Order: sequence, then C-alpha cells, then structure tokens
Amino acid sequence: MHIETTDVTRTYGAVTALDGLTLSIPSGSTFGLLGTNGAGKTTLFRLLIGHETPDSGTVRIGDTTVSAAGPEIRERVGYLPERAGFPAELTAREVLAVTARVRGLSDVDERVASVLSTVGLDGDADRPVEGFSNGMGRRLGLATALLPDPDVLLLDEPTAGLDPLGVVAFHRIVEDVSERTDATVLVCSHALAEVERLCDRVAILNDGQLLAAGELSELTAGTSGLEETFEAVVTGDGQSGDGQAVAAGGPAGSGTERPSDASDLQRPPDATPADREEGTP
Ligand SMILES: Nc1ncnc2c1ncn2[C@@H]1O[C@H](COP(=O)(O)OP(=O)(O)OP(=O)(O)O)[C@@H](O)[C@H]1O
Repeated sequence: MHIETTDVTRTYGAVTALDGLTLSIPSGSTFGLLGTNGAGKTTLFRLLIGHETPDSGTVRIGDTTVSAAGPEIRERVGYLPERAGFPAELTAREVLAVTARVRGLSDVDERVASVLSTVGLDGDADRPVEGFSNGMGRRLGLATALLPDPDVLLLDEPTAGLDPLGVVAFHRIVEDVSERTDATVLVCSHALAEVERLCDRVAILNDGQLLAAGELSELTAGTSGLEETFEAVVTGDGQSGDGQAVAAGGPAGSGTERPSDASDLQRPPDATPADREEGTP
C-alpha cells in the first residue's frame, strides 16, 4: 500500500521529533529511512502503527488516515521494533500463536507454520526462545511482524547487533518477502550498506525534517555511494540556508526530483541551469 505523510509534526514536550514531514512512499517499494540519532525515524513508525497520533498533519496508508481509523488498519501493518523481547520460557511456535490470537487473526496454526518457514525457524519452532541466538531472536521478531500477512512491513534497526552471517540471513529473508509479496517495506537503519542492499528508495531525515528523498540509484549518482551522499546531505552541504529540503523535491515530497550528482546536493533548489554548469553553490 502507498504511504503518505503530509506536513506531519509530532512533539514531546520541548522536543520536536517530526517537523512538518511530507513524504510519499510508493506501494510495493522497499524504502530506507536514514538519519542521525533522534532524527524522528522511530516516531514515524509509531505514527504508522497508530500507537501515537500527530500533533498536526496526516499519515495515510492507502486511502486510510491512520489516526482516524479503527484497529483494522493496524492489522495491515507488521512491525519489528528495535528491541523485541519474548517470554523466555515460551517456544517460538507458542510466541507466534499467542501473538496471532492477541491480534485476533484467523487460521492461527497455518499462519504460524507459514511464517516459521519464511524465516527459517521451522526446525527450531518447539525450542524455548531463551536458547535462541540474537539472529534467531530477530528472525522470530520478523515472523511476528509477518503474521498478519501485512501490506506494510516496518523494520526498525532490524540487524543491529547481529554477526555478519546473521545479517546476511536476515537480508535474504527480507528480499524474499519483498519479491513474493506486494508489501511496502520500510527499513529504518544506521547501517548504510544494509539500506543500499535492500532498498530501492531512500529518505534522509535530520531533526525531524526531510532533507532528501528519492530512488537510491539517483540519489547516489555521482557519488561513491550512500555514505558519501548521506554525509553531504546531513552535514548541511545539501541544505539551503532557509532550511528547505533540497533533494526531497516533487509534489508532497514524492522524492521523484532530486539531485543528479553529489555536487547538486550543495545547491539551493532555485539554482539556475547556468549556476549548475558553473558549479555555483
Ligand atoms: N516518548 C518520548 N518522550 C520524549 N521524547 C521522545 C519520545 N520519543 C522520542 N522522543 C524524542 O524525539 C526525538 C526523535 O526520536 P526518535 O526515536 O523518533 O528518533 P530516531 O531517529 O528513531 O533515533 P535513533 O536513531 O536514535 O533510534 C528524539 O529527540 C527523542 O529523544
């Protein structure tokens, strides 16, 4: 499903976690959310699952405004939080069955068997999770997120703390889910290589504001990769003096208009073609 935020602001006391965020995420895309610590990424996820509401602005999934919807919209969203814990004495199958029942899902046994297979835990399904490695725990978290067969899958720092093999295994599962389903997948990560591997589109947030958004290949064109692009955008080289997003571009921050190379990140949005040829900042 298509996701759209329009001029979304969310504050916590004196802290503005999201500051007029307008962002469009196409249906079926695998979309990376990047930013510095405290940029507002997790806040956006909480708004998308309806755990919190914006102070102003709207968050829409498909045609539905999340804050105005009932629980049915939440059933369309699967969420893997940054820290997902499970009762140590339960088996993986029990964790999933309890989660499915709490969410009011039908065909519990079939769903549980299906997601266990998807994440490669069918052989460990009846072991208590206290014996699970970090990687197995993350895959179990992903399985809980996949239980409702979601239209939108939110992954918050999904591979933080995993060893390289665990990361690779997790990435393969996400790629498989992306290919096999129509789900729109949002990956919030500090691991730029992860976003480069998994995502076709990217948004960069800082202090609750959108600094850049677009197709990964276009955003990184003319740079050595996402790391260089990210640095150019976040250090302020990619932002105009009045704080407007330079690379977000397009109607409603669609991310369809963005700089074609790294040097473009350093120009204000109203730079003329002549300016561009001369490299005028
Ligand atoms: N419940 C809360 N109460 C007070 N402040 C909060 C709360 N949740 C988030 N914040 C603040 O809002 C800002 C954005 O937080 P958020 O967790 O969305 O950022 P983030 O981009 O996910 O950061 P990180 O990469 O460090 O996880 C931060 O300054 C954070 O301290």
